Amino acid sequence: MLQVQHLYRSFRGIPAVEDVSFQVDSGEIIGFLGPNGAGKSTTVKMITGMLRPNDGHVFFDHRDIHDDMVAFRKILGYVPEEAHLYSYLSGLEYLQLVGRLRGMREAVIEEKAVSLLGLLNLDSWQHTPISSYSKGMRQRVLIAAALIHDPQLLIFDEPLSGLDVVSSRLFKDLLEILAAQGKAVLYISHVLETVEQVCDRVIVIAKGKVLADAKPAELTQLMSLPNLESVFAQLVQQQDTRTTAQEIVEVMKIRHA
Ligand SMILES: Nc1ncnc2c1ncn2[C@@H]1O[C@H](COP(=O)(O)OP(=O)(O)OP(=O)(O)O)[C@@H](O)[C@H]1O
Repeated sequence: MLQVQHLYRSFRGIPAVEDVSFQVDSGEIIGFLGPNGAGKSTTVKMITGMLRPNDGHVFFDHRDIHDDMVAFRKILGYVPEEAHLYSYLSGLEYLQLVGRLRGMREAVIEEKAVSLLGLLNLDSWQHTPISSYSKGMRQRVLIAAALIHDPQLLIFDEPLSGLDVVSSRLFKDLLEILAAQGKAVLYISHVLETVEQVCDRVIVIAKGKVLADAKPAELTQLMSLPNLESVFAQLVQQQDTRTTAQEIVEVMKIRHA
C-alpha cells in the first residue's frame, strides 16, 4: 500500500533524512521510532506530501503521491504532533472545513462530524470555539478530523498526547478495528510500551537511517533483551541516563549566591 523508497532530505546542506525505505501494507500497524532529531518528522512530512524529498519516492498503491496530491489527500488521514487548529472555529466547524477540503458532500460531512464528536464525548462542546478546549479535547478533534473521510492510510504522530485513560483505551481499540478493516497505519511515538502493545512491526531510525525493521518480539528475541525499550536503548546507543541525571543534580547544587 505505502512504499517509502530511499528518502533523502537535507536542510542547508545538512542531511536530516539520509536513506529511509520501508513499506506499510493494508491491515498493518507500523511503529516509527527514533530518538529526538532522528528524522521522523521530516520523513512523515515527505510521506504526507508537505515536504518534497531531495531524493527518493513515496508511492501509494504503486503511484508516486506527487502525481496527484489531491487524490492522495483523500486517502490520507493524519494526526500531526503539533496541531495548528483554527481555534476560533468550533469543533463542528473545524470538521466541516476539513470535510470540504477533502471534497466530501455537505450533508454527509454534517452527519459524520456530529456523530464522531458525539462518540468522542465532545457533543456538548461541538458549538464551542476550540480555543476553550483542553489539550485532550483538541486531540480528539484532530483524531475525528483524520478519520472523517474514511482514509486508507492513517498516520498518527503521538496520538495519545493529552488523552486520558479512557480516551487512550478507546483509541487503542479503534486502531485494532481500523487495522482489521484493512487500513494501513503508521504510528509515531516515544511511548515504547504502547508501541510494543499496538504495533505489528517497528521501524527504528537514527541519524536519518533505518536501523531496524522487524516485529517487536523478533527484536527482543534477537537481541536477548526483555522489552522494546531496552532494544531501542541499545540500537540508538542511548546515553547512560542515570549518570546524566546525577550530574544534573550535581550542577544544581553548585552554590550560586
Ligand atoms: N526546517 C528545518 N530546517 C533546518 N533543520 C531542520 C528542519 N527540520 C528538521 N531539521 C533538522 O533535521 C533533523 C531531523 O529532525 P526531525 O524533526 O525530522 O527529527 P525527529 O526524529 O522528528 O525528532 P523529535 O523526536 O525531536 O520530534 C534535526 O537535526 C533537525 O534539526
